[in-house]
Amino acid sequence: MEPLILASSSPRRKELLQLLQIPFLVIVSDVDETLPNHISPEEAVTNLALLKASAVSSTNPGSCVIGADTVVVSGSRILGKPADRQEAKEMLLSLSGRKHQVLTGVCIKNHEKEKIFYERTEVTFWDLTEDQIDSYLDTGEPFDKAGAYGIQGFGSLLVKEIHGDYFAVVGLPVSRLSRELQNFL
Ligand SMILES: Cc1cn([C@H]2C[C@H](O)[C@@H](COP(=O)(O)OP(=O)(O)OP(=O)(O)O)O2)c(=O)[nH]c1=O
Repeated sequence: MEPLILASSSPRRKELLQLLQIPFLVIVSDVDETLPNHISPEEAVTNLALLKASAVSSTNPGSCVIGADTVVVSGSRILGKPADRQEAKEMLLSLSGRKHQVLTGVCIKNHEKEKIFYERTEVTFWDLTEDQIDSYLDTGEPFDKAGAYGIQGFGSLLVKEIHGDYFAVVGLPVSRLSRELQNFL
């Protein structure tokens, strides 16, 4: 079997991929994640997953590379990682008391083919007071996460309901990925 590489700097993705019980290396790509205007969220996560996998695949042509990208979609807005506390607060205020979607795109790629897919999970937040949002921001958790929250951490307390794959919200739909990998290899 080709060596497996996870093209991600995310400790969550590394931990989740370990659930598959296949050996792999982590090699981080340096990809510009700026999204073009008017791109759909589905295109955004699949394009970025492909970009991340391709960057690592080009220097490791004998390997099978996995790239992934997660965004939060609230109404017509695509929320990535907040730039600062102010933006994180705005994101959380906009998610309060509402349903949003989390999209995670995944790309599996080797030198001759690629498989790209995405998972969509619907998440509903409780109504949040400004005080609740401020104390959540104080945990420091929001800043490296799409939509400014982590469902796996203190952010779990913000979530009223979830429909779909929990692990896709955390950053990697492991169960689907395991099946796609079996078909790919
Ligand atoms: C919504 C949500 C996102 N996230 C994380 C998953 C992703 O790591 C991050 C979204 O940013 P991404 O750009 O998808 O990933 P990343 O920059 O962390 O890692 P890399 O590009 O190197 O693979 O948000 C959570 O951990 N929990 C959550 O509940």
